[in-house]
Amino acid sequence: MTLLQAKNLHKSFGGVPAVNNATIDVVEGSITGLIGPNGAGKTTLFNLLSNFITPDTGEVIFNGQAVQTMPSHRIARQGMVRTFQVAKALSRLSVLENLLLATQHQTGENFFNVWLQPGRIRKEERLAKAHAMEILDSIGLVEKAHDYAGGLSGGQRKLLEIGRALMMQPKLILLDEPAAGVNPTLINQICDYIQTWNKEGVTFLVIEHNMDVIMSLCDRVWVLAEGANLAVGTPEEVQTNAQVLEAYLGQ
Ligand SMILES: Nc1ncnc2c1ncn2[C@@H]1O[C@H](COP(=O)(O)OP(=O)(O)OP(=O)(O)O)[C@@H](O)[C@H]1O
Repeated sequence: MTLLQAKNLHKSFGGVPAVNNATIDVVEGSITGLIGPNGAGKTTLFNLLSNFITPDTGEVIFNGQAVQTMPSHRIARQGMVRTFQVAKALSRLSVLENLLLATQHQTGENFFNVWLQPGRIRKEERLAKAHAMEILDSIGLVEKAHDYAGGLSGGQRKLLEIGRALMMQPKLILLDEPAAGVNPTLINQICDYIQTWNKEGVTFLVIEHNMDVIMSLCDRVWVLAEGANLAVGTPEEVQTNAQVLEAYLGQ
């Protein structure tokens, strides 16, 4: 089944197209790759898929619903979550607090409920904390739960980003460069974790420049160049595609 489908997406900045009539789909249960040379439009496409920016034309359907009709927080609740770099402000919070911040629809978010339903709030907080500790355990960060997020290595920060996405119990994670700035040993570990979560039912769409990561993880890969579709296929197919090679060499 197709979990995410984008058709004929177009987005220009100052008259210059960043995404040019692009089409992409992600099959439920897959690990799908999105690659392309620098400036190909991958990040802009992620922003369009998650409705962070509005396309000039085209549409995005996630799990049978048009995302353009939903604000970003509702898209996350529906199960499409994207990772974000650990921002400076969050570096001064603990690793556990970073995860807890990602939880949603907490009764305690409503001012009056703090007085009206204190028992329920405490229970929700306990459950969220237990869930966060489970996730930290699954990404090898449980010993760091009470350390500042700012003290984590590049690779551990990447894992924390994924951990925050997992807190929302997503169907689909849009993962932005999981291997960027990460040492090779931890890259392999991150790939193993992604495969484990995928087996547990999470679908992934991954932007990545590291072709070894794409080759080892992905079932299918979409290639963008200058905002437009260039190729789609298995990692082996796209790696030997003449047009793809030319687009990369021509950079
Ligand atoms: N907000 C913006 N305003 C103006 N131009 C933009 C904006 N966002 C992206 N662009 C332009 O759109 C094009 C595509 O950029 P985008 O960041 O989506 O590419 P990318 O494939 O993610 O690149 P990289 O691999 O280098 O991260 C680039 O030419 C970029 O300069």
